[in-house]
Amino acid sequence: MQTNIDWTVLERAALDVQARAHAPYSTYQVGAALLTASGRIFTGCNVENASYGLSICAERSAIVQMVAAGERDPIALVVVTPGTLKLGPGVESPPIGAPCGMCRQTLAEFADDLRIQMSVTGQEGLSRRTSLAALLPEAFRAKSG
Ligand SMILES: O=c1ccn([C@H]2C[C@H](O)[C@@H](CO)O2)c(=O)[nH]1
Ligand SMILES: [Zn+2]
Repeated sequence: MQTNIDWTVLERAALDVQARAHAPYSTYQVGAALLTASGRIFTGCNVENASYGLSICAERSAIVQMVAAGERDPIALVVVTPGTLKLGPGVESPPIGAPCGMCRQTLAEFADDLRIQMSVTGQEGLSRRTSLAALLPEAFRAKSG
């Protein structure tokens, strides 16, 4: 059972997979690395589609890898993003990318709480730690116990 979190190792794993993202439409490449209680790391990247709405985020892609490997207990997540994204004319995302609502809910399926680091690739100052409970309070989920 793992409780100490090696953020450096987790961030490196997220950076590795970020480079493999399939994001030709947004050009916004995202990498995610999940640490489970057993000490294993699962990674995921966003995979976009010409039919935009079919795209899967890096975070959910990592969760799918975790579940497929038979694991169910994530304790920490690092998400790396490229910085401000131009979403449309005069519309930008914040510099530090945070998991979208769909990914927060998907994480909540597997953890009551989870440490989360959000970092902008190559910009040490643009990094923040938070938690799933902070990002998604009062989650709708199956009752535990
Ligand atoms: O936390 C996030 C936010 C966005 N994306 C992806 C979805 C889409 O491919 C692109 C732009 O939204 O980034 C993620 O993977 N994770
Ligand atoms: Zn998402």
